[in-house]
Amino acid sequence: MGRVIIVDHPLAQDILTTLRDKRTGQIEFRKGLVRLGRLVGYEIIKSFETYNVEVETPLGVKARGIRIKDVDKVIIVQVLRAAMPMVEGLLKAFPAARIGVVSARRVENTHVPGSMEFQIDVGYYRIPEIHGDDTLIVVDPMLATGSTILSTLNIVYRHGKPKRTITVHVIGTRYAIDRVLAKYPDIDVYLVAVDPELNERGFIVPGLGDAGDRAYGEA
Ligand SMILES: O=P(O)(O)OC[C@H]1O[C@H](OP(=O)(O)OP(=O)(O)O)[C@H](O)[C@@H]1O
Ligand SMILES: O=c1cc[nH]c(=O)[nH]1
Ligand SMILES: [Mg+2]
Repeated sequence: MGRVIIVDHPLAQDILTTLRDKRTGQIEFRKGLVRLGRLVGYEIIKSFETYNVEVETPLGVKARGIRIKDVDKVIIVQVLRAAMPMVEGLLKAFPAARIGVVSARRVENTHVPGSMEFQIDVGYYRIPEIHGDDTLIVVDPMLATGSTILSTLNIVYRHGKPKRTITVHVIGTRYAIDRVLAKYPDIDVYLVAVDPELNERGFIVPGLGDAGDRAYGEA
């Protein structure tokens, strides 16, 4: 059964506050996403199995330690644009991850005001082959209606079924989380916050605005 994990580390919540603040400019905003990616990555690692090892220190003495199991069998898929800085941070926790990209865009001009769904325009994608012992991490900072992540997962799973799937978001809505888990009940959803509402235009409220525009400039 999938789980919903809120990363409530005070540092993550402090960074989120900076991201929400409308006065935060592009450079600081992107830096915040990188830092959150790193923190969420460390949180994800807590759920990996470990095994015991012994090493010899320079003093010629044995010391007991641990290693993280299958940390090198990780595929990270980033949804362009807004996921890029978070993935840079996640790579601190998973430096050996294979990386995939999906270029997905909500088609705003066909959106019916108040509708809880968007048409998603998926352009370029490139996904590594997924094996049965891989952990798949799909990153999209904003989980608003869930339309983008569902379109992304639909494409990603054509490249194989992983042992486990994790999605990573800064902010999600309960509506989108339920929508994702209704379709894929085994997914683990990591978020820094769950916000109460979506507005008429499908923006998360209070949210942080348009994550892609704030990180890279209006497009
Ligand atoms: O859950 P949903 O309702 O599908 O919304 C979430 C998506 O919306 C934004 O993408 P956008 O289309 O603005 O692209 P961008 O990242 O390039 O700005 C955001 O980066 C997510 O990918
Ligand atoms: O609030 C939202 C919703 C979708 N995409 C964003 O970047 N922000
Ligand atoms: Mg955007």
